[in-house]
Amino acid sequence: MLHMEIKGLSKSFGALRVADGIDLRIQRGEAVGIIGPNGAGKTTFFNLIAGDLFGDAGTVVFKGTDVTGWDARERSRACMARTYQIPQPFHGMTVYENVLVGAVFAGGRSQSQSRQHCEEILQQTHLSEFANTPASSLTLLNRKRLELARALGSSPELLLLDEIAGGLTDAECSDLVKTILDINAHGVTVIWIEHVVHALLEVVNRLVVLNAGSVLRDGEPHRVMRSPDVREIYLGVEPEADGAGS
Ligand SMILES: Nc1ncnc2c1ncn2[C@@H]1O[C@H](COP(=O)(O)OP(=O)(O)OP(=O)(O)O)[C@@H](O)[C@H]1O
Repeated sequence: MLHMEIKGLSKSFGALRVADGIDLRIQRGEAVGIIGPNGAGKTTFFNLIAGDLFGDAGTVVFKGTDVTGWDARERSRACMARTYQIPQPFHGMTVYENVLVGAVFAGGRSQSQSRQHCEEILQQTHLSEFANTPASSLTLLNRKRLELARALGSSPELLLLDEIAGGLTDAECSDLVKTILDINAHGVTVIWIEHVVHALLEVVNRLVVLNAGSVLRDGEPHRVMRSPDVREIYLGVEPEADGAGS
Protein backbone atom coordinates (compact mmCIF):
# COMPACT_ATOMS: atom_id res chain seq x y z
CA MET A 1 0.00 0.00 0.00
CA LEU A 2 1.33 3.43 -0.95
CA HIS A 3 2.56 5.28 2.15
CA MET A 4 4.11 8.41 0.69
CA GLU A 5 4.24 9.93 -2.75
CA ILE A 6 6.64 12.72 -3.61
CA LYS A 7 6.19 14.48 -6.92
CA GLY A 8 8.42 17.09 -8.53
CA LEU A 9 9.91 18.20 -5.21
CA SER A 10 12.28 21.10 -5.81
CA LYS A 11 14.25 23.51 -3.66
CA SER A 12 16.93 26.08 -4.43
CA PHE A 13 19.18 28.05 -2.11
CA GLY A 14 19.90 31.12 -4.22
CA ALA A 15 21.32 29.83 -7.49
CA LEU A 16 21.99 26.36 -6.03
CA ARG A 17 19.29 23.83 -6.97
CA VAL A 18 19.47 21.31 -4.13
CA ALA A 19 16.32 19.32 -4.92
CA ASP A 20 15.55 19.16 -8.61
CA GLY A 21 12.16 17.65 -9.32
CA ILE A 22 12.42 14.56 -7.10
CA ASP A 23 9.74 11.88 -7.65
CA LEU A 24 9.52 8.97 -5.20
CA ARG A 25 6.82 6.52 -4.18
CA ILE A 26 7.29 4.74 -0.85
CA GLN A 27 5.20 1.70 0.08
CA ARG A 28 4.07 1.12 3.66
CA GLY A 29 6.58 -1.03 5.55
CA GLU A 30 9.44 -0.50 3.10
CA ALA A 31 13.00 0.10 4.29
CA VAL A 32 14.56 2.51 1.81
CA GLY A 33 18.19 3.64 1.90
CA ILE A 34 19.36 6.95 0.48
CA ILE A 35 22.97 7.51 -0.45
CA GLY A 36 24.81 10.11 -2.47
CA PRO A 37 27.93 12.22 -2.40
CA ASN A 38 28.40 15.04 0.12
CA GLY A 39 26.22 17.97 -0.87
CA ALA A 40 23.92 15.81 -3.06
CA GLY A 41 20.91 17.22 -1.21
CA LYS A 42 20.04 14.25 1.02
CA THR A 43 19.47 16.15 4.26
CA THR A 44 17.61 18.89 2.40
CA PHE A 45 15.37 16.19 0.94
CA PHE A 46 14.62 14.94 4.49
CA ASN A 47 13.95 18.49 5.63
CA LEU A 48 11.42 18.81 2.81
CA ILE A 49 9.73 15.50 3.67
CA ALA A 50 9.60 16.24 7.41
CA GLY A 51 8.34 19.81 7.01
CA ASP A 52 11.49 21.41 8.45
CA LEU A 53 11.79 23.19 5.10
CA PHE A 54 9.26 24.02 2.42
CA GLY A 55 9.96 23.36 -1.24
CA ASP A 56 9.70 25.81 -4.11
CA ALA A 57 7.66 23.32 -6.13
CA GLY A 58 6.28 19.80 -5.91
CA THR A 59 4.02 17.88 -3.53
CA VAL A 60 4.32 15.47 -0.61
CA VAL A 61 1.35 13.17 -0.10
CA PHE A 62 1.43 11.11 3.10
CA LYS A 63 -1.17 8.39 3.77
CA GLY A 64 -3.27 9.81 0.95
CA THR A 65 -3.28 13.36 2.31
CA ASP A 66 -1.46 16.26 0.71
CA VAL A 67 0.84 17.49 3.52
CA THR A 68 2.93 19.82 1.34
CA GLY A 69 1.86 22.90 3.29
CA TRP A 70 2.08 21.25 6.72
CA ASP A 71 4.88 22.17 9.13
CA ALA A 72 7.05 19.68 11.03
CA ARG A 73 4.74 19.59 14.05
CA GLU A 74 1.69 18.80 11.91
CA ARG A 75 3.58 16.07 10.04
CA SER A 76 4.78 14.65 13.35
CA ARG A 77 1.18 14.46 14.54
CA ALA A 78 0.42 12.53 11.34
CA CYS A 79 2.96 9.92 12.58
CA MET A 80 6.10 10.98 10.76
CA ALA A 81 9.31 11.20 12.82
CA ARG A 82 12.95 11.89 12.11
CA THR A 83 16.37 11.79 13.68
CA TYR A 84 19.03 14.43 13.10
CA GLN A 85 22.59 14.00 11.86
CA ILE A 86 23.77 15.73 15.02
CA PRO A 87 21.74 14.30 17.92
CA GLN A 88 19.75 17.02 19.64
CA PRO A 89 18.70 15.69 23.06
CA PHE A 90 17.81 17.92 25.98
CA HIS A 91 21.20 17.68 27.67
CA GLY A 92 19.97 18.69 31.11
CA MET A 93 17.40 15.86 31.20
CA THR A 94 17.79 12.15 31.79
CA VAL A 95 17.34 9.59 29.04
CA TYR A 96 13.89 8.73 30.39
CA GLU A 97 12.80 12.37 30.51
CA ASN A 98 14.00 12.92 26.95
CA VAL A 99 11.90 10.04 25.66
CA LEU A 100 8.92 11.07 27.78
CA VAL A 101 8.93 14.54 26.20
CA GLY A 102 8.47 12.95 22.77
CA ALA A 103 5.74 10.62 24.00
CA VAL A 104 3.81 13.39 25.77
CA PHE A 105 4.33 15.88 22.93
CA ALA A 106 2.69 13.47 20.50
CA GLY A 107 -0.45 13.60 22.64
CA GLY A 108 -3.31 11.13 22.78
CA ARG A 109 -2.03 9.22 25.84
CA SER A 110 -2.65 9.45 29.57
CA GLN A 111 0.35 9.96 31.86
CA SER A 112 0.51 6.30 32.80
CA GLN A 113 0.20 5.22 29.16
CA SER A 114 3.02 7.63 28.23
CA ARG A 115 5.24 6.15 30.97
CA GLN A 116 4.54 2.62 29.81
CA HIS A 117 5.21 3.60 26.20
CA CYS A 118 8.54 5.15 27.28
CA GLU A 119 9.59 2.00 29.09
CA GLU A 120 8.82 -0.08 26.00
CA ILE A 121 10.88 2.26 23.83
CA LEU A 122 13.81 2.19 26.26
CA GLN A 123 13.75 -1.61 26.09
CA GLN A 124 13.52 -1.64 22.32
CA THR A 125 16.48 0.75 22.00
CA HIS A 126 18.52 -0.99 24.74
CA LEU A 127 18.53 2.08 26.95
CA SER A 128 16.64 0.78 30.00
CA GLU A 129 19.75 0.62 32.15
CA PHE A 130 20.54 4.25 31.29
CA ALA A 131 17.04 5.59 32.01
CA ASN A 132 18.27 7.84 34.82
CA THR A 133 21.52 8.89 33.14
CA PRO A 134 21.74 12.53 32.05
CA ALA A 135 21.73 12.74 28.25
CA SER A 136 24.90 14.85 28.43
CA SER A 137 26.97 11.95 29.79
CA LEU A 138 26.05 9.27 27.24
CA THR A 139 28.52 7.53 24.91
CA LEU A 140 28.13 8.16 21.18
CA LEU A 141 26.27 4.86 20.66
CA ASN A 142 23.84 5.67 23.44
CA ARG A 143 23.36 9.19 22.10
CA LYS A 144 22.41 7.61 18.76
CA ARG A 145 20.09 5.18 20.54
CA LEU A 146 18.52 8.09 22.39
CA GLU A 147 18.02 9.97 19.12
CA LEU A 148 16.17 6.90 17.84
CA ALA A 149 14.21 6.52 21.09
CA ARG A 150 13.07 10.15 21.00
CA ALA A 151 11.83 9.71 17.45
CA LEU A 152 9.91 6.58 18.51
CA GLY A 153 8.18 8.56 21.26
CA SER A 154 5.51 9.73 18.85
CA SER A 155 4.81 6.15 17.64
CA PRO A 156 5.78 6.96 14.05
CA GLU A 157 4.50 5.07 11.05
CA LEU A 158 7.27 6.63 8.95
CA LEU A 159 10.75 7.03 10.43
CA LEU A 160 13.40 9.18 8.73
CA LEU A 161 16.95 8.38 9.89
CA ASP A 162 19.69 10.87 9.01
CA GLU A 163 23.19 9.33 9.18
CA ILE A 164 22.51 7.61 12.48
CA ALA A 165 25.45 5.18 12.09
CA GLY A 166 28.12 7.86 11.53
CA GLY A 167 31.12 7.58 13.85
CA LEU A 168 30.20 4.18 15.31
CA THR A 169 32.48 1.10 15.37
CA ASP A 170 31.40 -1.96 13.34
CA ALA A 171 30.13 -3.69 16.51
CA GLU A 172 28.13 -0.62 17.51
CA CYS A 173 26.71 -0.36 13.98
CA SER A 174 25.55 -3.98 14.16
CA ASP A 175 23.83 -3.23 17.42
CA LEU A 176 21.96 -0.27 15.93
CA VAL A 177 21.16 -2.22 12.76
CA LYS A 178 19.37 -4.90 14.84
CA THR A 179 17.24 -2.23 16.50
CA ILE A 180 16.34 -0.61 13.18
CA LEU A 181 15.47 -4.01 11.69
CA ASP A 182 13.24 -4.65 14.69
CA ILE A 183 11.49 -1.29 14.27
CA ASN A 184 10.90 -2.00 10.57
CA ALA A 185 9.70 -5.54 11.37
CA HIS A 186 7.00 -3.94 13.53
CA GLY A 187 5.61 -2.29 10.40
CA VAL A 188 7.29 1.12 10.56
CA THR A 189 8.33 2.46 7.15
CA VAL A 190 12.00 3.45 7.32
CA ILE A 191 13.87 5.87 5.06
CA TRP A 192 17.53 6.00 6.01
CA ILE A 193 20.23 8.36 4.71
CA GLU A 194 23.60 6.84 5.45
CA HIS A 195 27.25 7.01 4.40
CA VAL A 196 28.01 3.75 6.25
CA VAL A 197 26.78 1.68 3.34
CA HIS A 198 27.45 -1.78 4.82
CA ALA A 199 25.11 -0.96 7.73
CA LEU A 200 22.49 0.37 5.36
CA LEU A 201 22.60 -2.73 3.17
CA GLU A 202 21.81 -4.94 6.18
CA VAL A 203 18.48 -3.17 6.57
CA VAL A 204 17.13 -1.75 3.33
CA ASN A 205 15.26 -3.56 0.58
CA ARG A 206 15.54 -0.63 -1.78
CA LEU A 207 18.28 1.89 -2.42
CA VAL A 208 17.94 5.38 -3.87
CA VAL A 209 20.97 7.34 -5.04
CA LEU A 210 20.67 11.10 -5.02
CA ASN A 211 23.11 13.16 -7.03
CA ALA A 212 22.96 16.91 -7.52
CA GLY A 213 19.40 17.02 -6.20
CA SER A 214 18.05 14.31 -8.51
CA VAL A 215 17.36 10.60 -8.27
CA LEU A 216 20.22 8.89 -10.11
CA ARG A 217 19.20 5.29 -9.30
CA ASP A 218 16.37 3.58 -7.46
CA GLY A 219 16.12 -0.18 -7.04
CA GLU A 220 17.37 -3.38 -5.44
CA PRO A 221 20.29 -2.30 -3.23
CA HIS A 222 23.07 -4.60 -4.46
CA ARG A 223 22.09 -4.02 -8.06
CA VAL A 224 22.16 -0.26 -7.51
CA MET A 225 25.56 -0.46 -5.80
CA ARG A 226 26.95 -2.42 -8.76
CA SER A 227 25.78 0.05 -11.38
CA PRO A 228 28.72 1.77 -13.09
CA ASP A 229 27.43 5.32 -12.68
CA VAL A 230 26.95 4.83 -8.93
CA ARG A 231 30.41 3.33 -8.56
CA GLU A 232 31.90 6.19 -10.49
CA ILE A 233 29.95 9.11 -9.03
CA TYR A 234 29.40 7.92 -5.48
CA LEU A 235 32.37 5.69 -4.79
CA GLY A 236 34.83 7.36 -7.16
CA VAL A 237 35.55 4.03 -8.89
CA GLU A 238 36.36 4.25 -12.57
CA PRO A 239 34.08 1.77 -14.41
CA GLU A 240 36.93 0.46 -16.53
CA ALA A 241 39.31 0.02 -13.61
CA ASP A 242 38.07 -3.40 -12.56
CA GLY A 243 35.77 -4.44 -15.33
CA ALA A 244 32.64 -3.33 -13.45
CA GLY A 245 31.52 -1.17 -16.32
CA SER A 246 30.06 -3.95 -18.40
N1 LIG B 1 20.00 26.48 4.49
C1 LIG B 1 20.86 26.43 3.47
N2 LIG B 1 21.23 27.57 2.83
C2 LIG B 1 22.08 27.53 1.79
N3 LIG B 1 22.65 26.40 1.31
C3 LIG B 1 22.31 25.25 1.91
C4 LIG B 1 21.42 25.21 3.03
N4 LIG B 1 21.28 23.90 3.41
C5 LIG B 1 22.07 23.18 2.59
N5 LIG B 1 22.68 23.98 1.69
C6 LIG B 1 23.56 23.55 0.62
O1 LIG B 1 22.81 22.63 -0.16
C7 LIG B 1 23.65 21.57 -0.61
C8 LIG B 1 23.06 20.25 -0.21
O2 LIG B 1 23.16 20.13 1.21
P1 LIG B 1 22.63 18.84 1.99
O3 LIG B 1 23.02 19.02 3.43
O4 LIG B 1 21.21 18.63 1.70
O5 LIG B 1 23.49 17.70 1.32
P2 LIG B 1 23.78 16.20 1.83
O6 LIG B 1 23.64 15.34 0.63
O7 LIG B 1 22.93 15.90 3.00
O8 LIG B 1 25.29 16.30 2.26
P3 LIG B 1 26.11 15.47 3.38
O9 LIG B 1 26.24 14.07 2.86
O10 LIG B 1 27.42 16.17 3.41
O11 LIG B 1 25.34 15.56 4.67
C9 LIG B 1 25.04 21.85 -0.06
O12 LIG B 1 25.80 22.49 -1.04
C10 LIG B 1 24.77 22.76 1.10
O13 LIG B 1 25.87 23.60 1.36
